[in-house]
Amino acid sequence: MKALHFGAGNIGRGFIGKLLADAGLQLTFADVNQVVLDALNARHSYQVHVVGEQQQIDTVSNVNAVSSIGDDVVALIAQVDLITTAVGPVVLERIAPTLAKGLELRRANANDAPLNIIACENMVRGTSQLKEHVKKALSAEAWAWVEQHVGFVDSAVDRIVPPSESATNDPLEVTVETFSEWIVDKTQFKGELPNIPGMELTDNLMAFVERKLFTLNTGHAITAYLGQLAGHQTIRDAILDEKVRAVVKGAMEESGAVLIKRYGFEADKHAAYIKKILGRFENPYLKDDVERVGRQPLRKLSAGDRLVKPLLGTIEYGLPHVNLIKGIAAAMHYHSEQDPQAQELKQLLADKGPQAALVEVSGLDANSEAVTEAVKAYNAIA
Ligand SMILES: NC(=O)C1=CN([C@@H]2O[C@H](COP(=O)(O)OP(=O)(O)OC[C@H]3O[C@@H](n4cnc5c(N)ncnc54)[C@H](O)[C@@H]3O)[C@@H](O)[C@H]2O)C=CC1
Ligand SMILES: O=P(O)(O)OC[C@H]1O[C@](O)(CO)[C@@H](O)[C@@H]1O
Repeated sequence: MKALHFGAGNIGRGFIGKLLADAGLQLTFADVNQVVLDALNARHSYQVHVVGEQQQIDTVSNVNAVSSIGDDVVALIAQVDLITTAVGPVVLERIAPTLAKGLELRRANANDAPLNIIACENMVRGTSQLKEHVKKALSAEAWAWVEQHVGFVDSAVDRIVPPSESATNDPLEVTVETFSEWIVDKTQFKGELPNIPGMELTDNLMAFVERKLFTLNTGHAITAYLGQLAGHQTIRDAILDEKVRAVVKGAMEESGAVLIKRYGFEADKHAAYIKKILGRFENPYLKDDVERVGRQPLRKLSAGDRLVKPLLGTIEYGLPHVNLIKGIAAAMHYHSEQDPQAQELKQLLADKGPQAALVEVSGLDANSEAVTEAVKAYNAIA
């Protein structure tokens, strides 16, 4: 079985690509980073440091790489059985025209073998969003063929993989936590369901997507934003700060109450899930900067993401949300010289003030209590 993975970054090399290669798939990475492409094609292997309660160094072998721009990647799309991505939410739209070209070629070559495409991004149904971008790039005829032969499979992906700090400056080395979870929607596949150890199949994906988004991502983001305000550099230092931890745990409990109500999760099992995540944030072997985890605050403050989406759930069910509000207020204070979204947020706040800025970014109702509460919390921090 042949696979093509877009994005040979942290999650690409440290999680999804590793699982595919370990399962014996003939794997090619597609990327725009020439240093990474050259290193992969020179060595065809790289090391993954797995750090946590147990530590090991795994070698991923027999991998190739191709530029994601040009004819070679198009030719591969026409041949492979599985395409995965871990490029970041905003890049999905950019790779869609290439995918469309490859699918056109596949059709022209009369390759009717099933192909499945899985976006592995921190997004709610990211593959479905990619599907819409691909559809826009194709004629109606081509799209009808694609709908028959290509499965667009949504997934939830969970493994903390910060940028590696290789002592040898190896551009391929990657450090990952022990925990990993990749859950895919089995109802969306074309052809036989794949058997890839580490890939779990479900027919109830949204429960898993929201469980991960509302817990790991919500908690992580609030740890980052409150951590930065308290002067901490890393997620570990931030979560070991009792004041930060209390709000983070409280926010995960608030979003957890939404999940319990919406999906019927068992309260004690969900409490154990929260506890495990707090332990993952404390991992002493990962140096994960609050700036990385808080990156792109406009995306993280948007209506469908980890802060506002669970807040909307608490409003829907009439549940408490004081800690989620504190997290949103802290996110509005996020700063980073490197991050264009942080600069944009700062400008928006300066131009429009916190109430209008929050409404614009989050889509929340300007007259809602939640906005009033968040602005009050924002001003209290200021
Ligand atoms: N790092 C983590 O712990 C986790 C990340 N994620 C998600 O995985 C996705 C990737 O994140 P990371 O691996 O951390 O980012 P990363 O920045 O390490 O990797 C992204 C890779 O995509 C490549 N890329 C950019 N434009 C491209 C294009 N047009 N074609 C092909 N490749 C392109 C970059 O060169 C880079 O190698 C994001 O959606 C993130 O939210 C999800 C779970 C965990
Ligand atoms: O990758 P994003 O969406 O910017 O957010 C950072 C998040 O991604 C992860 O790295 C993986 O889920 C988390 O550690 C963190 O919550």
